[in-house]
Amino acid sequence: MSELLTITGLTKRFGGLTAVNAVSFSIVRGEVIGLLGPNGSGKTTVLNMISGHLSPTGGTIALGEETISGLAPNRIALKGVARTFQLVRGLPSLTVRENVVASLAFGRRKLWGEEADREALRRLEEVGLAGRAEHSAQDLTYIDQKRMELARALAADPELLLLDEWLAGLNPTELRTGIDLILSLKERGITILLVEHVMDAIRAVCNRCVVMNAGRKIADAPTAQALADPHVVTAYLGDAHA
Ligand SMILES: Nc1ncnc2c1ncn2[C@@H]1O[C@H](COP(=O)(O)OP(=O)(O)OP(=O)(O)O)[C@@H](O)[C@H]1O
Repeated sequence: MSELLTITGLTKRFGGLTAVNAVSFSIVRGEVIGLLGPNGSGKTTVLNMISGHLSPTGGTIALGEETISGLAPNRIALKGVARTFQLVRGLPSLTVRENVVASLAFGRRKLWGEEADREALRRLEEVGLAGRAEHSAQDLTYIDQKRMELARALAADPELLLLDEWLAGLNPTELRTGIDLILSLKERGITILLVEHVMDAIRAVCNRCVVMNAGRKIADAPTAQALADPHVVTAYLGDAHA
């Protein structure tokens, strides 16, 4: 087993609030890991530190053998980490294809012109959105915005894909489509860390779950075991997503 991501003692303080408190876990290549926990437990803050959108107050993050904590987001993207955001961050005035072409500029393989267009279409096909490539991004339905966001992340050709509540807000049919899409990425060997509240999706796609509560890691186990852990059940009690 080779670890792709190793997080050690990761800590983030915002003034007096310790949002992430000495969290350690690792991800083996090819795994899909769920990062769970009640609202405000620190999940997105962990994701933001992995992608470089926040600098840790303490601890380290290594991608393979290389320490990436504290690097700028574009440097981390170049090393093979891509992400989606809770709020879709497309460029609404551009077409769907142009949105994906724009994110190719941040990937490990710099592509331009026709080559970039071909690669963008390939990524849009992967997420089932090739038919809307020439539509304006602002005309997309919600699930198609999510698809475009995923195609933009895949365009960076990631080794590690971070999904921040990518399935949130989808109806049951769309959710099935979304889960199948994540499973197809898993089959292709992309390592995925996903922050998610949708339990059906977590059960369907995650090999293992790391669970946080109030900034601390409270469980790290195969999915069924993590979800049945008494500490996890207690942490979720009273939370709207339980
Ligand atoms: N930039 C920031 N400045 C100050 N406090 C922050 C900042 N970002 C997050 N926090 C606080 O850190 C804590 C953890 O937030 P975080 O968004 O990581 O939680 P989460 O587990 O992702 O929650 P949710 O499931 O609601 O998205 C919260 O108390 C939040 O208010």
